[in-house]
Amino acid sequence: MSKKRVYELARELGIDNKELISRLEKLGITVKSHSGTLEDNEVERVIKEFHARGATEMVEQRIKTTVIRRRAVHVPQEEPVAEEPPAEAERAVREEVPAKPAPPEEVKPVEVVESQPAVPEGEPLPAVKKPLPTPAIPPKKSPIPPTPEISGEEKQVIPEKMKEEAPKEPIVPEPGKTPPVAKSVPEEERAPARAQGAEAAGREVGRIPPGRREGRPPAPRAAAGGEAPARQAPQRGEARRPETGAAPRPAAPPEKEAPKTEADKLKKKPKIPEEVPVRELPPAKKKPALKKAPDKKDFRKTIEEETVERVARPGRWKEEKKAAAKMKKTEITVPKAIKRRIRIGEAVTVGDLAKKMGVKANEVINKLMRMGLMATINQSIDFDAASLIATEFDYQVEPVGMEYDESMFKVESAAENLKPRAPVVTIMGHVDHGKTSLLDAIRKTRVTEGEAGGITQAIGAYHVNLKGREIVFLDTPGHEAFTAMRARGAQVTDIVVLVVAADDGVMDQTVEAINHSKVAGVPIIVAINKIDKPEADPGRIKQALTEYSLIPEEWGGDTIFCEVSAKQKIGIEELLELILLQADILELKADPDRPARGVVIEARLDRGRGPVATVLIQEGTLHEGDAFVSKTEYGRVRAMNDDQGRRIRVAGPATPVEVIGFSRVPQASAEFNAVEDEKKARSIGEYWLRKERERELSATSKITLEQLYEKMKEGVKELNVILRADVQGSLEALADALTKLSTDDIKLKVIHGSTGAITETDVMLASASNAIIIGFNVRPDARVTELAEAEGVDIKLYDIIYNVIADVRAAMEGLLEPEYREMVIGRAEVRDLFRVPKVGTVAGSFVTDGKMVRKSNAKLVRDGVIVFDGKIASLRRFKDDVKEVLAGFECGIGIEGFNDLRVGDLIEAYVNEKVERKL
Ligand SMILES: Nc1nc2c(ncn2[C@@H]2O[C@H](COP(=O)(O)OP(=O)(O)OP(=O)(O)O)[C@@H](O)[C@H]2O)c(=O)[nH]1
Repeated sequence: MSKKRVYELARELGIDNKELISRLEKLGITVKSHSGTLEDNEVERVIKEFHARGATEMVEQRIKTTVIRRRAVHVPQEEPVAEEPPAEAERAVREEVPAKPAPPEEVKPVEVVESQPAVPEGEPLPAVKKPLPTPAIPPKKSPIPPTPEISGEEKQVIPEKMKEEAPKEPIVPEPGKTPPVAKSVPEEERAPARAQGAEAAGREVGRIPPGRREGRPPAPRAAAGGEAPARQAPQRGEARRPETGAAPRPAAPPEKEAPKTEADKLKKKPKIPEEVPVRELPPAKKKPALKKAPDKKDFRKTIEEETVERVARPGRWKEEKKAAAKMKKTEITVPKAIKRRIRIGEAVTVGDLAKKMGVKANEVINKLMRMGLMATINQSIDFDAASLIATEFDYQVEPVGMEYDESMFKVESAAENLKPRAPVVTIMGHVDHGKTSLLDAIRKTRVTEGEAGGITQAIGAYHVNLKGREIVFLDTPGHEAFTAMRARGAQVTDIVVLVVAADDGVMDQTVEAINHSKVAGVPIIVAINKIDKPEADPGRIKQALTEYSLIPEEWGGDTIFCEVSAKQKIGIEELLELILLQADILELKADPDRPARGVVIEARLDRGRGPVATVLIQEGTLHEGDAFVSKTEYGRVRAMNDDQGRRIRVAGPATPVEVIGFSRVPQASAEFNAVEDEKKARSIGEYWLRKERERELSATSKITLEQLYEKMKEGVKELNVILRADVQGSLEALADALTKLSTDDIKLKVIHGSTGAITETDVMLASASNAIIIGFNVRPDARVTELAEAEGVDIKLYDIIYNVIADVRAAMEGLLEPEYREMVIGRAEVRDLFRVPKVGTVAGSFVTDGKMVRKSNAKLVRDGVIVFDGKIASLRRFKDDVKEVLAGFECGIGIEGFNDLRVGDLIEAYVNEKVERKL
């Protein structure tokens, strides 16, 4: 090739010589003037450089207020592509119907190199005409090599295809673009073009993604991310747009899929135009809309419609979006609105309630304060109050008792399963009328008759046998026991034998016993005792009892009367027969074939055998090995003894048995139930324990909140005591004795008492209620002692009741305010008066008895009336101040704040003496 002159090349390139020379200089080619010569390779370099630089000048044109068309223009090149108008037309179409065929055509114009180039005399560069080599893409697009050729004719074809596939591929427009671009942009030019393109795209992309994300967030990005690396970097800006459509199958290798279908081809094609340096990015808003449609075949139609709708009525779409956002929010808040449930018992502490709701205790306390209740974290609140508070925190409260139905043991047996059972009898009557004697007489009679050799056990109940029939006697005479049982809900007695001494008559306790029996609806058999006595007058007794509606049968009534002598064992058998008669009338029956149910008659802690209880089986049959529960206590029947001390393995209805195997000493009169296994027994026991604790807590809080304040106002002091004893008997005796110590000034309150070892719960209760714990024949373990020390709780242990009472009395006395008593220490007579300036009147006095002491209290008595009560301010003997003056001496006495002294007045000196009060 021949050398070329600078001016020749300048002419070829359509620039002036100076510019060419400066460009040459930049390339390191030095020419002296425009007539200088250039080597072939230099010419090539210049052309390349020139083309590269000039090719990507950006031309911006504002089409609308919101739309700027930005074109990368190849400056020197002038390609008279008349596609601009279609571009405008297409765009218009696209604005109306974005998703449909519009896109493909719209894109075409974009590729067109602007017809208003900056360089007027631009010549098409040879390079521009080269087919697009697309080094990076071809390998991938290998199946679609025709891309470059698509240009001319395909422009027509594509829309056709798009009609079929367009909805899937709104991107398609780009393929349309592609061909011209491909032609017009030589490979070498791409890099710079990309740079700018990417920049431009970047700017746009920066805006687009949000739109895109709104439209359909993660998938497209993932797809773009997935594919982009496989392509050339410059493609990214453009590539993303079309690829969003490919999102649904990002994992599939694009190269292989591309050729499969027409739609795929269309999808792939856009990737080639990505290389195009000439870009016209559609308005950001529309992009997401256009991209919406791609590829999700299943939802294509919906998306299309949405897109159309969105573009057509952007306002409404926004509203919908807002609404959708709102709905979303609502969804989030739904769980909050859902009432959460917590279960509490009869009472719960503020701390526990807060914990159950997962809020801070302070929040609960604040709520309570706002409701006008001052509470501490350990304060317990009852179920109703807790429900109220919980509602404030969007919680619903359910009673925890639901987990155990108390009526589960009270299932009625079928009538056909009921079998006759022995009657249970309680003997009641006035003091000394012979209850114990009668019980003994009955027992001894039977023992000698049929059960000789048996060792009679005092287990609180025993049975006798008469002509093959049995009668059970509760060995706890007196109506207190009967009443106590009833008070605790235990109704064990079928028949009451009312003992009235024939030589005495109807007394207070006789009447009480009648009333109790009547209230309980238990029939009475009157046993007129001591008929052996000469002064006995059964008729008088019968007469007296008619007043209480106890009328003998012979007098037309229905009360059975029996005359007996416990001492001489007269009429005992007759009495028993009458009892059986009464039992027949009552038709006492029970179902022996069900789990045992009964009542604890008595319980104690046996040193050798542990907790032992006498249980009266009322229904069902108890077997050795049965699991059972008795309120808070539970266990398994390790062994059973009858009232004769003999080991038995089964105990049917109306049988008193001694049961060994309790976890702790049960409460007398507590119900006793056999259950299927120990696990159930434990859970029921725990239920009752929790209930008891709650009851104690609520009792404590009640005292704190209401009663204590009242007490403080009244000035009455209280000593709270928690009692623990080895047996129920001691416990009751102690509680009784201690309660009797209460006076008007100081009250002793047994806030809790039970048998068995001192527990941690006792300590906590004592701590909460400022009580002392008294243990009788029981000891706390190390843990309890430690806790008591930590809580500052006083535990006192005794084994003699007298000592307990003495100590408690002392403790109560310690709580009493000491009394102050006036002790007169001397008297003096006023015999003369002196007026001393600045001091006042001084009484010349004679000490008649005791002594006068300076600073002591003094009363001035005139004619037997106290006229002043003050202090001795000055005391003098002659002119000297003295501390005291004894009887028989004269002295001068000045009274503080009082000058109206008269001759003949009496001055009485006294001191206030502290006197400890005794109960
Ligand atoms: N003569 C005579 N004395 C009797 C008879 N029954 C009881 N006594 C006497 O009456 C007194 C009181 O008898 P208790 O059996 O202790 O009477 P109680 O009702 O159990 O008395 P308390 O346990 O104090 O309520 C005793 O001295 C008995 O010896 C009887 O049938 N005839």
